[in-house]
Amino acid sequence: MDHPPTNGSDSSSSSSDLPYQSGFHNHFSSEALPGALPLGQSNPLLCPYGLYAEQLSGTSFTSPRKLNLRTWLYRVKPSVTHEPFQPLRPTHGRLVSEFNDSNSSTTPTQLRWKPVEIPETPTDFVRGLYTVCGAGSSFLRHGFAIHMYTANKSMDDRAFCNADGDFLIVPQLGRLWITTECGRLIVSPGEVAVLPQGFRFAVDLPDGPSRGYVAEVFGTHFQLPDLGPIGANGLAAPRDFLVPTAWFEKTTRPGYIIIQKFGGELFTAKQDFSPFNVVAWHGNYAPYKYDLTKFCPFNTVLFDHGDPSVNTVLTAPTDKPGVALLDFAIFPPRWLVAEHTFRPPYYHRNCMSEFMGLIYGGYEAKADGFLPGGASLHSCMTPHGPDTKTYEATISRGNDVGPQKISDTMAFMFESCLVPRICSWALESPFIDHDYYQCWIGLRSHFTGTGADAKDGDIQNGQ
Ligand SMILES: O=C(O)Cc1cc(O)ccc1O
Ligand SMILES: [Fe+2]
Repeated sequence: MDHPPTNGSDSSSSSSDLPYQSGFHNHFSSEALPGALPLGQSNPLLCPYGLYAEQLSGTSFTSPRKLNLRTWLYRVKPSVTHEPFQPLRPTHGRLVSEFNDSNSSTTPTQLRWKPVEIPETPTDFVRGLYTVCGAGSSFLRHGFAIHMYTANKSMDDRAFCNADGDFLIVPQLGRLWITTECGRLIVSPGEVAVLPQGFRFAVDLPDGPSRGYVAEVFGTHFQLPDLGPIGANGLAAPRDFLVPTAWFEKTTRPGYIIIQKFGGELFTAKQDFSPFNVVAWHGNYAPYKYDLTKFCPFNTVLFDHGDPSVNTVLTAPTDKPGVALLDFAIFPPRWLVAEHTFRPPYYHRNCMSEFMGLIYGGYEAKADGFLPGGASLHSCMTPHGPDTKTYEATISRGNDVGPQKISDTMAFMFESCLVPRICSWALESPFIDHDYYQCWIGLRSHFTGTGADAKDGDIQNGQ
């Protein structure tokens, strides 16, 4: 898309007319038929309307209360009613959930990809999903994977279930109509959706061609970041997270397929009904979406460039305070006002690894080559920063620039403390930009000193 989505003023109706509930990890409850939610208990002998009660646990039973996530689903038939799981045929082969030297390799090189083209052959969300990089293991419940997808077809009579981790989906092209066991979400480019581990969901494409990014985290869940000295308000507000309301469909569906991602492999199981047969539910474990234009950015108002952590929308923590398994940070439209300051992102090397994508517009550190739908990876301690054109343009403007607004842009970063390995198909992709390094090669020395080195190198060469 070439323009940002409108920032709907009413969080319950932005970009669609579906009804949502609002809040982050609230204890929600919703019923599609009056009286379908059992009262006073979760697991009655007989549920209203003859429904089955089924609990979906997102954390161990004994996780501390403030982290404990679970939901009770009241459904026409329980999820267990299916034929045995079989490996998916033909195999998928491009999803990884345990990164090792048989499926991925490592490089400190700066990597960048052009936007991948939408396939011409019929490809749904699951077939079009492929892992770019990641680290750790879904089996050991510690790690992450970054995937991208291109798709052109809805998932007919098939639902996906990820046993490995949570998906944070960032659509870049085309809306996603996501049907989940808790109800439906319409997710436009500029919005993101989280499909927590274990939820069954199906992705339909109302606009056809579709492309986007997915961050998957193993062994933890996304949270809102602490706000520290920012105070009680700012960044992503809990009330702007939208959770579906209960919705169920005609339940008899012979030949329905559940595709289960389990240890990075896909398995299928047949059943004779739709998994979207939940008439009521209550709990704090649910899929949700968030409109990135609602993010309230904070920034420096006098001098210097703040660290990008101030733009964190969601964080998947490790056990170490302040060290993220995966942070999701954005670079939204905002005013730059810092005085006598190099305003674009600084040159740096980071002990964390940074994967970036662009949803629309341009990115402040790259004048060329980083395109909507493209991606870049700067791994642990790999130097990076603005390209030569951005540096020269910024310096040539001098110190007297007034406030500048960065508009019509939405870039994002997945940042992890784990060092990613890169899948072979991503390294061998025709969309990889072999000339990426060239964007910095032209950075000249502006050194004006007359120290020991002044005679050789740059100055002697007249640079
Ligand atoms: O590398 C990047 O472009 C992301 C980034 C942005 C920023 O404003 C400061 C640090 C940083 O890593
Ligand atoms: Fe960076």
